[in-house]
Amino acid sequence: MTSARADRGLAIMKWHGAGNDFVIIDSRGRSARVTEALARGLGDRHRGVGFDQLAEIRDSESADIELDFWNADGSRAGACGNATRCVARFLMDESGRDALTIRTARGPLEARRIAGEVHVNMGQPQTDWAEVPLARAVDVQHLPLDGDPVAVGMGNPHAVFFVNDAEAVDVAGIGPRVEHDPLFPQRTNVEFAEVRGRDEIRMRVWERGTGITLACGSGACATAVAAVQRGLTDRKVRIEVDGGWLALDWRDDGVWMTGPTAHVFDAVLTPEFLERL
Ligand SMILES: N[C@@H](CCC[C@H](N)C(=O)O)C(=O)O
Repeated sequence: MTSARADRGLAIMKWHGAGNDFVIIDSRGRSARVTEALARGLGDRHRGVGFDQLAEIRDSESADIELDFWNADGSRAGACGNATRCVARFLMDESGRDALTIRTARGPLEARRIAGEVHVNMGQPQTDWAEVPLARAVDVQHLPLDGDPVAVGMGNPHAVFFVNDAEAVDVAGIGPRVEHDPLFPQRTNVEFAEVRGRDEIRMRVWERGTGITLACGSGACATAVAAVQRGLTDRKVRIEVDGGWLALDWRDDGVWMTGPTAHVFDAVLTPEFLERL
């Protein structure tokens, strides 16, 4: 692209965390640029770039940055653990700092780099039915649905099913049915968790607004919380997802999560692409 055309384009970065992939747009120093149409267009893996989530970095008055998230269908998400970790690493590499505060829709989240690994405190789980949110007052530990799932909010809603064999679950069949169940007024993310030991879980996920993904950070947090609440694991667990591993530690100050981060490429969207949206 000539520099004149690049000026009219839009710079993006592609990252992933354990195969959960993101487009990141850095809007610091300018007004917000992501719209629902841009999220849907970019999220199209055939005519756009493709991502599980789109994250926009924005200036913040009360934290180092603000971060907003969109799903591939253009809907907004209140939390995205893996993208938060990727953005934290990007900002840490850029600034040389090892500690940051990132404001998201659910409030400020702390990120720390320890021995090269980026850890994010995803906050305390929301365990009240109205906060998840659910449509009516039910026992969040035992939702009135087939499979007896647990509801957990992590700034976004999750329904965690404990199963004997995660590989055998029809994630593409059950996931969208639960996502759209009337019990969840804002739809839900859906996790299938096989407990393999006091410190190990195998998890597969159906993400609200996106579908099957290779990993989900907030889903791993919700799964760890649900497993502790059911007495199935200790508070520190490793969770094997389709794209690798995430490590969770539910401490007094919140659920800390770490895992891999990878910067894939930087690019500039063409004016033609942007005009077609
Ligand atoms: N991949 C994410 C979760 C993204 C948001 C989710 N699909 C929603 O709509 O809540 C993660 O790593 O947490």
